[in-house]
Amino acid sequence: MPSSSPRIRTLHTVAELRAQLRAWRAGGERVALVPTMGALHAGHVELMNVARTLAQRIVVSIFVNPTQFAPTEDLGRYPRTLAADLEKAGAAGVDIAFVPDVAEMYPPGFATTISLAGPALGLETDFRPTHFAGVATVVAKLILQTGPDVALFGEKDYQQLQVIARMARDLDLPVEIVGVPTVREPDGLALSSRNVYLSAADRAAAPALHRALQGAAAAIRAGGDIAEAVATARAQVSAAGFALDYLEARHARSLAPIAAREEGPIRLLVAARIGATRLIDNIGVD
Ligand SMILES: Nc1ncnc2c1ncn2[C@@H]1O[C@H](COP(=O)(O)OP(=O)(O)OP(=O)(O)O)[C@@H](O)[C@H]1O
Ligand SMILES: CC(C)(CO)[C@@H](O)C(=O)[O-]
Ligand code: BAL
Repeated sequence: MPSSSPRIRTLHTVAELRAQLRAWRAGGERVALVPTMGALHAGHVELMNVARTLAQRIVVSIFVNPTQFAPTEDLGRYPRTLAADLEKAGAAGVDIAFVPDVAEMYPPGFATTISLAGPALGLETDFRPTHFAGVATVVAKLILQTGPDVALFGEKDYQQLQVIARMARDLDLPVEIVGVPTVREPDGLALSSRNVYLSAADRAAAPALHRALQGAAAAIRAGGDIAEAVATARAQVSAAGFALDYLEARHARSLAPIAAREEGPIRLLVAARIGATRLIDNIGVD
């Protein structure tokens, strides 16, 4: 296997990106955008594989977006592996890696932030109150900079996916938002760039998160009480050594809380901390 794809180009400025995109569009080619923060793993590669089925050209952005991190969070130690990322993206058939620096995305005087409600309410927002405003603003910028036909996001970050889909509809962004199912380790742990933070003991305990969700989903599917299933899963996550931020059942699309059993699919979502690592996961019930 070649050590890198001859095709991938790394661009650092919006002007270069737009020039390339104009050329592709003039040739009638469909373009897919895969936004990432780098430290690429098989979950990201799956987004690229799906992108290849939807478009002729793929742009992957690699940008550790400072505005979605709170001052107390891990911006400074977030894994940065650009050389390996370019190898993986090239091997996955990506045409362009867009790797802007912070000043390119947030020039002096930058003063605009997208304000969110709906699916952004609760869950992550209760623990990361400014997070989705940062995500939505940078994703809107990336979509406007690239002008893709389709943009792909992982279901691993399920609330993020719903927030972005809602934003694209609300702001009439001319792009199709596509969600890609979560890629997991054989023991069920969702792949995540932050898994590198896990100690060996924490890594051994981590699959309990997915197991607890699976158990709750099975109980609800079998007709069990949602609140009871959620309570059992919370206890299982805590017993595995996690400090729980939340574990909730929500309506899958709106992410509205579930007061009583209603029509439509349900999603179970969890965030919990083990050691120095905060993990999230989710599962569909129906
Ligand atoms: N296991 C996975 N399966 C499918 N998609 C994934 C997976 N992990 C990440 N993604 C998606 O890849 C895109 C980029 O995510 P990001 O670069 O933040 O990686 P990450 O692994 O989610 O990192 P983090 O540890 O910060 O959550 C997002 O749309 C995210 O949902
Ligand atoms: C969508 C995203 C690339 C925006 O910075 C980020 O939140 C992520 O990697 O999931
Ligand atoms: N994958 C989500 C990005 C974040 O947690 O900041």
